[in-house]
Amino acid sequence: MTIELKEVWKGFNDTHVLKDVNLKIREGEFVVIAGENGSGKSTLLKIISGLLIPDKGEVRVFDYEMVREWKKASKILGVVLANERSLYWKLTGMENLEVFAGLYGVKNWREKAEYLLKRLGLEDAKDKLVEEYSTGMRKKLLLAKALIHDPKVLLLDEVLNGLDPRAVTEVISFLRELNSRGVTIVLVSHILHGLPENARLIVMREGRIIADDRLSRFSFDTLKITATINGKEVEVIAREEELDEKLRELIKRNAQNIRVERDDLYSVLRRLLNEP
Ligand SMILES: Nc1ncnc2c1ncn2[C@@H]1O[C@H](COP(=O)(O)OP(=O)(O)OP(=O)(O)O)[C@@H](O)[C@H]1O
Repeated sequence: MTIELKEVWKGFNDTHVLKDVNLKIREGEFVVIAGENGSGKSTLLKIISGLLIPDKGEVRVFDYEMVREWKKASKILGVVLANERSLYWKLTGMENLEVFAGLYGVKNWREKAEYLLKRLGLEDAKDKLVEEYSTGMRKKLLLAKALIHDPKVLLLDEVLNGLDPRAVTEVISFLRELNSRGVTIVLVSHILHGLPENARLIVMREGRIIADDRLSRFSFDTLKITATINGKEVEVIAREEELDEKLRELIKRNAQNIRVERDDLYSVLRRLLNEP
């Protein structure tokens, strides 16, 4: 097993943030972790990467026990944390990669750095200082930094945030390519479009895993129609083929402000959990 968590608990100031989390991830999986703000996604990722120590339970990565054998495990892990600020702003993109390659003792670092910078569309910016980079460029450089030592497992927290739609597509396509070459990917993300259909989606809520299945098994093909009728907000859920009929009904009831949007994971789950 590539990653294994057994009965993991973690709390801050008497509040449980992870509650009895059990998780097994096999080599080569593409795993996406989603869930509402504060549900424990980043804490889970930090525990897997060995940056936080669980209060109870066990974490293993490639059979290394993460508390005792973190140093060995860190060589096979590539990590990007949410809001990570590990880049050197007074160095160029290329110089940053040289520093991190040095930490891992990467031999042919320049060749690797050139490839990663090119693959991530940073080729023209490689000799610019990082302080001159945009947020999206820094995100991409963090990803290049996480990949400089050819890790077997990539742990990524919100790397797609702050990227424009084209960059999101480019980064997802690179992640898919890495995954097809055998890299195990664990990605915390609110963006689910464009991820591989056979990716595994783990949904967290209040420190627990509440759903764990193929992304394609979660149905996002429903539409949400909102409208105002006699001053009251109404919400109607419809399948694509029912849309015309539902709209006709609403118009007959003198609905105003009619809006149609695609249902997202969070509203699907909220309905399943019978929340208002
Ligand atoms: N170092 C810390 N000290 C105290 N509380 C913390 C700490 N880190 C996280 N928390 C709390 O733990 C809970 C879970 O946080 P976490 O960052 O894991 O959630 P998340 O699902 O990643 O949220 P988001 O989607 O907002 O990034 C939150 O209530 C947060 O305030």
